[in-house]
Order: sequence, then structure tokens, then C-alpha cells
Amino acid sequence: MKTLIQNARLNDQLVNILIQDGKIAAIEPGLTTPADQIFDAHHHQVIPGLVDVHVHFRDPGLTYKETIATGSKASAHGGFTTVFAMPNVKPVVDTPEAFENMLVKNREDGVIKIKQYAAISGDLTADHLTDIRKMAELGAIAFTNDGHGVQTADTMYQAMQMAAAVNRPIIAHVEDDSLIHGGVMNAGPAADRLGLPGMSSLSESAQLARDLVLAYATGCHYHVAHISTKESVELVRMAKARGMHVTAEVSPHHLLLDDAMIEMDNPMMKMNPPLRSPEDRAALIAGLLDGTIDMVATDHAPHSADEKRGSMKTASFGIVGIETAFSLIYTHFVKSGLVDLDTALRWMVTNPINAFNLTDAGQLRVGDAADLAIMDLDHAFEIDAAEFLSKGKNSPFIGDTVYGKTIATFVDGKQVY
Ligand SMILES: NC(=O)N[C@@H](CC(=O)O)C(=O)O
Ligand SMILES: [Zn+2]
Ligand SMILES: [Zn+2]
Repeated sequence: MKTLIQNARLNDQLVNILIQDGKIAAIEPGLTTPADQIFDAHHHQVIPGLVDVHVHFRDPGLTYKETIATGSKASAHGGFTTVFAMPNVKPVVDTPEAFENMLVKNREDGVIKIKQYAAISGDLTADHLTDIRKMAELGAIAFTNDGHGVQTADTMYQAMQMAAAVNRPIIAHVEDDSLIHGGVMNAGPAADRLGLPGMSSLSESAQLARDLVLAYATGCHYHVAHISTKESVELVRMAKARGMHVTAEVSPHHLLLDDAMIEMDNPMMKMNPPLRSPEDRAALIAGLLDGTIDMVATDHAPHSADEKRGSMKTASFGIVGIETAFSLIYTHFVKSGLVDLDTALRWMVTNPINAFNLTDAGQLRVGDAADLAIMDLDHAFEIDAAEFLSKGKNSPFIGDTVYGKTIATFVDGKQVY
């Protein structure tokens, strides 16, 4: 099977891309060759397929929110060709049997490449570790209790020792429950103004400080999920300066929104970690720009309309992100002149690939898997929930005008959007 993508923009020139048997066979201006399928990119940009190390597909058990089929189609719509799926489904992916079931479902139902995380401890909350060794053998990309912080230092310490032994990262949702105080948004002037219960940002950094001490002692690869506070950025900066194997991701919403923008009690502005202060947001942007934060990850967290209605006091935590991430980052970081497109693609492709040693994700080089997306960078469009392929419509960015619309996405040379 041969596919020829014609008239794609790459490094400010027009190229044709020949795909043969799922791999990129040639990238050349003016290349002509017989092919089974011709795709005209109409001068739009070609980018390597995006990689998101943090998504929730809710399948099995919570499929009214999302399924592997809808989540992976939504990913393709966002230009993503590889995603890492979180284990907080029902049942939780905390046994080798549950893990093997996930592998089968991801393969059968997914239209993109899905790597699977496994839990650190039973049901994401117990003190006993899961069978980390066995699930690593079965192909767990890394271990995480995302959705919950690991409350007991000894549990995290043991998990890190095991993770180091099997050469897999620990992904930390850092949150010390004792500092949450029933909060539904960040504690501070914004929560006071709205009269809503606030959670201390120290909940994140206090546990992160603990974890970094443990990671130093164990030598494991420690990855911080959805980093959100200025203290956390400073801690990661210090750990990296120490030469520790630490990486961090930040979400588009924590880069683009802060609690001062929450004008009223609005469940679309409720997620965990919460939107922090403007100072925190500035520190996240600075940390991303100086390389302290390695990558952008969406934390795509679909919920039903019912779960995101009413007051922030009762609504579910989380927002969708996989279909808006590229447009938001492109519009607010590249189009605005802060960084070039290559830098944004390091945050969304190269750094995730390198941090997690992915070998099957294409990077738009001859010989690589033909994982790529065609993006219209020139025309503004409005983010419209009716166009989401995700079951979740819970986004605070609906109605925003952005650039960077996905025209097509290819995985191993097969058009999936
Ligand atoms: N981010 C969220 O607000 N929610 C996530 C859990 C998580 O990422 O911690 C979810 O599973 O809904
Ligand atoms: Zn989390
Ligand atoms: Zn998450």
C-alpha cells in the first residue's frame, strides 16, 4: 500500500510525502510516483503526530463519559497519534488481568496508538502495591494513581523502588489530602470573592517535595503530572539542577487560565489540580519556556453534561482537552510570536517520545512510522462543542477563536481523521 501526500508545507517549503507499508519512504519537493491513495494537503502544514501522555478514556465502566472508540477518534481529531491512558477506569487497572484486558480493548477499539498506565496501589488508594513487575512485563508504560495522591510516604517509596527495578517511570498526581479542606477551587482571593471553599496550593508542592526526596533515594524516573504551582516549578527546577531523573507535564488550561479569570461559579472551570493564581500561571509559562517543564499534556477528562452542571461545589473535577490542545498552544504560543512551531512540537511530540523512550511513534523522518497530521494554520475558527468527537463537551474554551484546525491525521499511514 502506497500513499502520496501532496503539497504539504514543511519548513516553509512544499513537499510531497510518500508512505509505503505504514512508514515514511520519502519526503521531497515535487516527488511524483504511482500510489494507491493520493491526499492533497492543499498547502497546509504537516506535523508529526502529537503525543499526549495523560488522557482519561473511561472505558470500561464509565462509558457514558467516553469510550476507547470515542476518545481515540477525538484524539485523532486533535492531531494526536499516540496517547497514554490513565488507569482510573472501572475496574481500576490494578491487576495483571485488568491490564491485559485493557491491552486487548485498546487494540480493538482504538484508532490511534494507546499506551496503558497501571495503578501504583490497589484501587488507587490502598497501601498495598500492585504487581508492578508483572504489569511492566506485560507492557505498562509507567505506574500512576492519577486522580489521587499517594498519601503514605512508604507506599510511594516502595513503588519507586519497584519502578526503578523494572525501569519504568512513576507518574505522580501530587496532592496531600490533608491540605484540601473540602476545596473546589484554588484557595485565595478568587475563592473568597466567589464564596467557594478553597484548597491550598501547598497540597501539591508539599507532597512533591516529599516525593523528590524519595525519588532521589531510589533513583527512579519521576514524572510530575499536571504541574500547577510556582513552588512545584521551583522544586522541579532544583531537582533537575541536582541531576535527578525528573520530568514534568503541564496542561493547556493551566497555561492559559488562572483563578482570577473565574468570574462566577462555573463548573467548566473546575478541575484537579484547580486553576491557580496568576503568579502560578506565570511560573508555569516560564518553566515551560526554560525547559523545567518538559511537555504539554491535556489531562483529557470527559464527564457527562449532568456531572458538569450546576455549582462548582457539586460538579465533577475535570475538563476535556484532546481536541483543543494543539489549536490553543499554536494560537497562544506560536501564532502570538512567543515560540516557533518547532518548539511547540518539542512540547507535544519530541519531549514526550524521549522522556518515555517511545520507539513506535513517528517523528516525520524517512523510515519512521507514518504518524502525522495536516493542520490549517492560516484560518481562524471558533471552538464548537458540536464538532467534538469526544462524548465530553466539558471545555471552558468553547466559543474561543483559534488557529490550527486539523485537516487530517494518519497513524501508520492510515487516515484516521
Ligand atoms: N483532572 C481532573 O480533574 N480529573 C481527572 C483525574 C485527575 O487527572 O486527577 C479525572 O479522572 O476526571
Ligand atoms: Zn491527576
Ligand atoms: Zn488525569
